[in-house]
Parts: sequence; C-alpha cells; structure tokens
Amino acid sequence: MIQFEALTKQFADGTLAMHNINLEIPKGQFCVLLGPSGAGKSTLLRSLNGLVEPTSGRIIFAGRPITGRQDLLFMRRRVAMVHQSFNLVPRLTVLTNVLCGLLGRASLIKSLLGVFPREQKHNACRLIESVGLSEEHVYRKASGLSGGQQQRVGIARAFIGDPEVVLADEPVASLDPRISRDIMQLLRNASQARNATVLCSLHQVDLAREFADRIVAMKTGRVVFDGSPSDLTDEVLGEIYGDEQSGSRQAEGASTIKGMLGLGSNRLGEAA
Ligand SMILES: Nc1ncnc2c1ncn2[C@@H]1O[C@H](COP(=O)(O)OP(=O)(O)OP(=O)(O)O)[C@@H](O)[C@H]1O
Repeated sequence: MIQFEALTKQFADGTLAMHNINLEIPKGQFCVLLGPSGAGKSTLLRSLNGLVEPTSGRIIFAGRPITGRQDLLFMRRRVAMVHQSFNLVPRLTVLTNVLCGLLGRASLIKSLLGVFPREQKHNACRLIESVGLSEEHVYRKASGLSGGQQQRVGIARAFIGDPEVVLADEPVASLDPRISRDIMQLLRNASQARNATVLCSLHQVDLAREFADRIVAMKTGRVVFDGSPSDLTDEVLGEIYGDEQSGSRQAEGASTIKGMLGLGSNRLGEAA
C-alpha cells in the first residue's frame, strides 16, 4: 500500500528528522511507530498527507510514485488523520464535525454552508453509533464532550471518507489508560472492518504490543527496529529508549520509559 524509498527530510534549520527510511506497509496492516520524542515519527506520518515534503527519496502510494501535485492530491484523498488533540471544531455539533471529514471530497460551497446530502448525514449517524456514541450526542457541540468522546468523533470523522490509509499521531496521548485502550480497540476494529491500513505513533509500549501487527521504532530519524510485537524485547526497548533516558529531552515525551512499560525501576534501570 505504502512504500518509503530512502526517504529523508532535513528541515531548513538543518535538523535531520528522517534519514534514509525504507519501509513497505502492506494493505490492511496496523503498524505502530514507537520511538522517543523527536525521533521523527510525526514527520514520517506528515509526509503521507503532504504536510512534510521529503528532501530526497520518494513515497509510492498504491503503486503510484508521489512526485507531482496530482500525485499528492491522489494520495491525500485516500488518507485520513486522527490527531492527538482531536482537532474538532468545538462550536460545531458532533454530526457536523464528522461530516467535516468529507471536506475536499464534497463541494466546497456546500460544505462551507453545512449542506450535506441526506445519505452522507445518514452515514455519519451510523458511524457515530458505531464508535460508541448515541443519538443524544449527534447534535451536541463537540466542546461538551469528554476527551474520550471527542476522540471517538475524531475516529468517525477519519473513517467517513472511506480512507485507504489512516494516520494516527499519538491518538491517545491525552487520555487516561482505560479510555486509551478503548480508543485503540476502536481504531483497530474500524480499520479491520474496512481493510484500511493504519500508521499510528504511540508512546505507550504496552498498547503497541497489544494492538500492532507490526512495530517500527525510530530514533534520531532512523528506523532502529522493525518487527512483530513479540520481537520487541526489553533489550530492544532499552536500545530504542535507553540513551534518551539520560537526556533532558525525555521530559518532553509523553512519560518515562518506566511509566510506558509499567515496569519496576530495577529492570528498567538495567535496560536503560
Ligand atoms: N518544522 C520543523 N522545523 C524544524 N525542525 C522540525 C520541524 N518539525 C519537526 N522538527 C524536528 O524534527 C525532529 C523530529 O520531529 P518529530 O515531531 O517528527 O518527532 P516525533 O518522533 O514525532 O516526536 P514526538 O514523539 O515528541 O511527537 C525533531 O528534532 C523536531 O524538533
């Protein structure tokens, strides 16, 4: 479904956010990206919705090399995004927020006026129900929902356009552990039901192990691990996160490796 060929991104200030990334992500795979803060996970995700332009290398999406503007539009139309901070419009209803996932597909004027065909509204209502919200939520403003409910809306919005690929950038970073698991389960179920490919960055190793078909770990812009959850041993985790533990940058991350693993300090200390 997606091929990254020697993908490299160097920002104008010289930061090398991705260096020679070579990956093939097959259709329907649920691939989790792990790695310390600043590893390049978001940059990789953003290269797939056109928000980051690679410095060199290329992306092949559904067999089509993404080189020009038309290719980029082709890819963007097939990719949806789930955000860490939900990115809903607070004053709009749940229904309209979900329908916003069709912007760019529906007529711009109609979308801006909030005029969506009956069938699309019907689909949106079905999706709202399928993500665990009820009728009473449909016309409620997004600002009146809990974080977990907002992310359910975010998932419904991502899937309404029937995307082939869903990018989820730390989708549970601002949720408590129980709700996080529910949201990951929902994302997993929704993608499986549609055979959609998911690329999901996470800081929670336990969730990565539970939900991923495949885990790719990055560090300083490079892929340092690519395998199944069962291959992700504590030793490998120590290599991925170890150096960062002693660095001050870890404070910027979602949590310490200890918290992420839910382990005691001794084992962790050894790994680090
Ligand atoms: N627009 C930008 N200009 C310059 N540097 C950037 C820009 N965007 C990201 N970077 C840098 O690129 C590197 C990779 O950042 P990225 O956000 O991809 O990491 P990440 O693994 O997603 O981190 P986190 O887990 O904290 O979200 C970091 O050093 C970051 O500071």
